[in-house]
Amino acid sequence: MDDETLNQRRQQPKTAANDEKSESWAQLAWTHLECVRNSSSPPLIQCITNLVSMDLVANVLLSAGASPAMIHSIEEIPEFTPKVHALYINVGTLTLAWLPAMKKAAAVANESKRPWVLDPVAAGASAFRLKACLELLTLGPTVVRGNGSEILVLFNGSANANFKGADSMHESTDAIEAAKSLARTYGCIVAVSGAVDIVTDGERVVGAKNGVPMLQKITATGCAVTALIAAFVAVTPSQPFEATAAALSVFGIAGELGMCSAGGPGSLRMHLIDALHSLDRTAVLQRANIANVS
Ligand SMILES: Nc1ncnc2c1ncn2[C@@H]1O[C@H](COP(=O)(O)OP(=O)(O)OP(=O)(O)O)[C@@H](O)[C@H]1O
Ligand SMILES: Cc1ncsc1CCO
Ligand SMILES: [Mg+2]
Repeated sequence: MDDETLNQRRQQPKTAANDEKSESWAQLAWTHLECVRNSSSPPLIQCITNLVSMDLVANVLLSAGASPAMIHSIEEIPEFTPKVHALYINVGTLTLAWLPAMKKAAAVANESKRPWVLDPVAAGASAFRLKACLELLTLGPTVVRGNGSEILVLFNGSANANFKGADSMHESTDAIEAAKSLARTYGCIVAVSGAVDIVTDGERVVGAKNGVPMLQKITATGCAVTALIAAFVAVTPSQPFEATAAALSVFGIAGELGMCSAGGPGSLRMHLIDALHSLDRTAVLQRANIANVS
């Protein structure tokens, strides 16, 4: 997708590709994937992501039809970030050296009117990490996606002595009110992953019930689905709520299909990528399970 197309999408929220109000959620999920795949040039996603996740994030973006660029040097950001279709920031292996580049990239994305997505990995692991996540939140991400524990810590605003690390100690549904409050406070979409993936803009709440529990046994699947959200938001930047729910559902469907051939987490990782690459309309329309949460 070239810049002209991107700007037209921003100015005209109701395009043929995303006239989603009249479409079912399942159709919407498919439309987003199709839009990523069929863009005139693949949506370019700058990823400042953790060292564990880089390979899976890049491969998930490629298999969905997007183009990943793991460019995180602060020297390159003023020149490179304005050219991307979306920015992805993930604090999983945060150090003091990386934080200025993350903030700079967020600021340049804002100036360039590019959507950006934040993954607050293990936000409650330390006071340093939580402060960094809250500072990034104040810069105005388009979407924040975390697991239940991460979203609860951002809402409570204090590091938690019991916080274990990157894995969640909570159900996503424990964090619905926290997610709504964060969405209203920071004016962003908040997604909470889990058995049900929750998405809210502070008013509306939907749940996507796709995926398989074994996705939790592959490191960085959460990081990868946040990257997919960035790719979906890149193609429909005026509709981040819909794009986020669609990405979570599509990733979950790829997990379900991958699980049919997998013998464990190692082969699920491979089959997940294959399934995302070959996902077709019939599978998405049959399997997408997105509904309002009251
Ligand atoms: N119980 C479950 N059943 C089905 N799918 C699940 C379940 N738990 C998580 N998932 C899916 O696994 C993926 C990763 O979600 P998870 O909540 O584990 O992220 P995370 O904790 O941030 O992971 P990481 O930090 O390792 O990247 C999402 O697509 C989510 O929908
Ligand atoms: C295990 C782990 N530790 C820091 S980042 C990461 C990848 C999953 O978030
Ligand atoms: Mg995570």
